[in-house]
Amino acid sequence: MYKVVLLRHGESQWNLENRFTGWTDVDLTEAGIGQASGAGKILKEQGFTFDQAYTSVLKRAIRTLWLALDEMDLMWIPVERDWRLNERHYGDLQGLNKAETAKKFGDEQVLVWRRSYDTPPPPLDPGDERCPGNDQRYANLSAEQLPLTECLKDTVERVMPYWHETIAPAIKAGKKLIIVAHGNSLRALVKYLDDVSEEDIVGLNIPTGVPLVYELDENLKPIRHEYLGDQAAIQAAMDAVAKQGQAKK
Ligand SMILES: O=C(O)[C@@H](CO)OP(=O)(O)O
Repeated sequence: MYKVVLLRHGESQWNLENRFTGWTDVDLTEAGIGQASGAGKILKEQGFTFDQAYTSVLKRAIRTLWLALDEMDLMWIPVERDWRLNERHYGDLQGLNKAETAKKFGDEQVLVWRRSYDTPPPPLDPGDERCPGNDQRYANLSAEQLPLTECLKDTVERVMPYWHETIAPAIKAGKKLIIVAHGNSLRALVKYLDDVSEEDIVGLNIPTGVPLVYELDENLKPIRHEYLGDQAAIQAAMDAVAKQGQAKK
């Protein structure tokens, strides 16, 4: 039996401001810093240790990993950062307030943009300075790999090769891993691991800064999973994520 820990970054500044974030490289809030350290603390208390970490190339995830590892006295372990673990690219919605967007376009439309499997948000204009092709960290990506927007299906299609080629072999080699990523890149992974349908993935929301432990069999099929911590608080945090895309009443 293998164990792997998934962790969504702590609260970011744009989580706090309820803005669509995607590939925008915003940092953690004070609360997010506390969540990241708290994640490390509970992992340590429960006897977890790691010998390899994976994260995205976005600082809210990288810093969350640092803080959790620091709490566990594991800052020395190898860390691999890869764009494939980035948040889903939110296209032209990036920067907009989610509740205001719902007021303008309706809760239904925003739910489709946030949670439908295969309808992407409106894309960035190719001349928009926020296009990832203008960012040095994506210099090695091909034109086809650089998104102007993504639906969850697109995110699944870039996360899964990383799982199959890099993460899964490391698990099978007996390495104890932590993966610190984002709400939707982790939804992509959970969809695959638990074989969640396109309909059911709409209702799946991942809270910030809470370790999600998967036990996997020898074929890396999940046996069980659990969030570490106060289950009522975790459920409330998941419900709050779901409501972020509703217009304020
Ligand atoms: O804005 C985003 O990039 C994500 C994660 O914060 O939001 P959502 O939960 O709306 O997909």
